[in-house]
Amino acid sequence: MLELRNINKYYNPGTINEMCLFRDFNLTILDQEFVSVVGSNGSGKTSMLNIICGSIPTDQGSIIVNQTDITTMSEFKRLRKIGRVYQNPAMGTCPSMTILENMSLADNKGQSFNLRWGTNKKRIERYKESLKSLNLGLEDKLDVTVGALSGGQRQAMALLMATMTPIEFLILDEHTAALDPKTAELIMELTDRIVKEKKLTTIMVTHNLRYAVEYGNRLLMMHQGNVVIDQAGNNKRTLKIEDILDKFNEISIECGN
Ligand SMILES: Nc1ncnc2c1ncn2[C@@H]1O[C@H](COP(=O)(O)OP(=O)(O)OP(=O)(O)O)[C@@H](O)[C@H]1O
Repeated sequence: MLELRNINKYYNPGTINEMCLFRDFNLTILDQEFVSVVGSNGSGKTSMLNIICGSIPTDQGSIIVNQTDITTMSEFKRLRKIGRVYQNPAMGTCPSMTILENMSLADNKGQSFNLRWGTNKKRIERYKESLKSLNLGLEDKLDVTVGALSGGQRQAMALLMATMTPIEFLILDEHTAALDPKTAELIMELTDRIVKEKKLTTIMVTHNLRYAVEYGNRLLMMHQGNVVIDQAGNNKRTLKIEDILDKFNEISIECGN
């Protein structure tokens, strides 16, 4: 379980540009929840992910994972137990290394460098097996550098690599936004399959309202650093895109847009 407790986050504190994004922000995410997060530009979605991953500090409050306070834990340490896939397919993989090297790197995530690194026949077979599950033919391209793959192939690999070792959370930061519609669909289906197979607790930020409604078992909508829609279970299952659009409209009228 992940708990964000009484989080305060200021940007540019003490300057003329000071901005309080989160004021007493609270959120609890249960194990195996697949949470879609939507919201207008600047509503705080990426900042929330960054706070969870330790990429940015908070000014107040605590981050608790399974009763352990990780508020002061470094990003590097947190990422041992968090798989993160970014919007840019270039970010989740190492483009100058081969598919095999990338798989080996992901397989050894969080471990200190030692002689157990490297690959052997058994490992290669295992990597091939998981690459095969992507249905992209990557299992026959182990020696190809990842930089030579298409954006969709790289994002599929990023997803596979992020979930290769046991993780507490999968964080998806608009991970289909840079892909063409058909590839995005493929990556979403793959995401859903991996999340279900591995029973992952997942937080997915997306601007695609259809994906947010269709996938996952909880939906959050954020606005100005607050959660303005939070629906799970049956309420989430019956939620429609129009419901979210209505809320978007309501908010923009309130904001005078
Ligand atoms: N490093 C930063 N320094 C100053 N302000 C920032 C910084 N990062 C984010 N902000 C501000 O915080 C607010 C929330 O930004 P954030 O990127 O978290 O929103 P978002 O919901 O992810 O937006 P988008 O949908 O456009 O990606 C915005 O007003 C943004 O300008």
